[in-house]
Amino acid sequence: MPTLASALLQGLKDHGAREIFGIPGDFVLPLYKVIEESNILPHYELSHEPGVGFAADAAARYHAGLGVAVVTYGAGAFNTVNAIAGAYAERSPVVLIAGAPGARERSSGFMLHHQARTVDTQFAVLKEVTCDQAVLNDAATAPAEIARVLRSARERSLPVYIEFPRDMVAAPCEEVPVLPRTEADPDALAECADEIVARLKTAKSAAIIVDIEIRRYGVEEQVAQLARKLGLPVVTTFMGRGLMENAPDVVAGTYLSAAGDESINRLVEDADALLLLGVILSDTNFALSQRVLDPRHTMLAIDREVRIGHHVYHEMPLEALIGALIARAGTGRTRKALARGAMRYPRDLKADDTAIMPSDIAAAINDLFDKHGPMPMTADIGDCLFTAMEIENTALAAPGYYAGMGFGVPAGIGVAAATGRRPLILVGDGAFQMTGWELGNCQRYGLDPIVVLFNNCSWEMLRAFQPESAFNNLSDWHFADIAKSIGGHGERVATRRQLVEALDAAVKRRGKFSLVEVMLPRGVTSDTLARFVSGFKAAREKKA
Ligand SMILES: Cc1ncc(Cc2csc(CCOP(=O)(O)OP(=O)(O)O)c2C)c(N)n1
Ligand SMILES: [Mg+2]
Repeated sequence: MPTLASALLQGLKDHGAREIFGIPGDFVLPLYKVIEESNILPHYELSHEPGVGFAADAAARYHAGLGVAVVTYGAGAFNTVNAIAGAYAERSPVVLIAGAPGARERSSGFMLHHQARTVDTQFAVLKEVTCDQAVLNDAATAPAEIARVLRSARERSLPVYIEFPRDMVAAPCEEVPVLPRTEADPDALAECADEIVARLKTAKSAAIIVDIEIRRYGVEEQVAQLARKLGLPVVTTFMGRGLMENAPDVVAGTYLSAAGDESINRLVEDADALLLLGVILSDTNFALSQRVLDPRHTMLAIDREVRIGHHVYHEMPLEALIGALIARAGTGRTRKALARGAMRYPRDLKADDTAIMPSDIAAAINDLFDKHGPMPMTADIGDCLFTAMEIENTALAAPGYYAGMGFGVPAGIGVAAATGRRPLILVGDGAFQMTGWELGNCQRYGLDPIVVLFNNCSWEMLRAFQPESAFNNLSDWHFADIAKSIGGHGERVATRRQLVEALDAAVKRRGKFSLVEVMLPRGVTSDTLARFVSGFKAAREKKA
């Protein structure tokens, strides 16, 4: 009979987990021993728990499966709260497993180390940023509890929390079952799909907008198939940038409203039927829109619900809905596929001795991908994320909605570990100061990401909104000089020629991370961020 620890690890693997990220502590040492000795899942240790959470989140996004983070009680678990909150906001199915005191310790009468207000404060805090939870304090019920929580993570595509008291690790217990999926009611599904297809077919101008859930449920190819059958263009949201990278024939571009391409804005804002698949109706996705989305023309499928006009279909899994739509799409008049939007991506950067502007970085990366092939990307918050909008539609994991800094580098490590591919990481100097040092862990795992660090010695995104504040001025940390001492290669570049050469050399350099520190002038932003800021200010004046 397995132990509770080995049953949990096998259960994670059976539910789609492929690796574990973590930092041990005395409340998880027994569990961590089983993780290491059982080899059921590979494990990667990082240096600070926010990075553990970001890496597990990015792995979940790229797997379209479960990410797993294992941390110690209290100090470790509370350190993950922001990363798990970001995973919740952006619907990433991370399984957070935290150690906890055993039964005897709980009743010892002592305040325990790492304990906050009460022994259960950890559970109370993490309950707020997860969709389901279990405390494994009874070996008889634990397998069913774990199965329920892991199914919730998969079906809701949201983080879950498992608390593992350290005296339960070796408890004999049954294997963790994989519960049957919660299916849609077939009549409701048929009625919903009929209604959507009828609306799309009778509309004068229709489009499909996609966001992160189509990646989380692994249905990007099906969405492309649906768009082709219906002859409709697909537009991604800001948050959904990089989705359907393999379907350039149907993806017209990214809807950035006032900050974006006018031909894309017309597709969305002039439509009398919009099918939103997996779209988060957030300020970062729609706040700058010239028009509020009209519910009479909008059909929104997210979080297992479909909202059409003012009525809602419940328990409607996205993959089942898209299958039902595809089955109906080909029967009626199909619209000629709309030519792709006029999205122009900067290319052919002149490798001369002029200073580098943020949008030059996008051109240099587009040229690099044309020459060496695309790389999976992660980006942090800051102008690097807006610059990423100017890079040809490539797989991208970034906190585009939650907008928390520190994600970029640990997420890149998570992608490298999860996919075995080499990521390109975009990060600003402010965000690098937070979690960029996790690069020091690449050497122990032989990972060799390429990091493009936007060094404007500034919190430039804040300055763009509040230019009068001197607190946005950061000092120059000379990051490239530090790269070697933490196991990588660093190069500082200040001209476009140096940038092109450094990127080329980085692609050829394997076995260690390459940090390309790009010096940028303060007060200058990418074209996209400049448009976003002016659009934001215009929208704010309009509302004032
Ligand atoms: C965890 C957290 N704390 C503060 C903030 C608030 C913020 C949003 S953008 C920004 C400046 C980013 O500076 P960086 O140098 O990385 O990039 P750039 O603007 O291109 O110069 C801050 C401080 C957020 N979003 N998350
Ligand atoms: Mg900066």
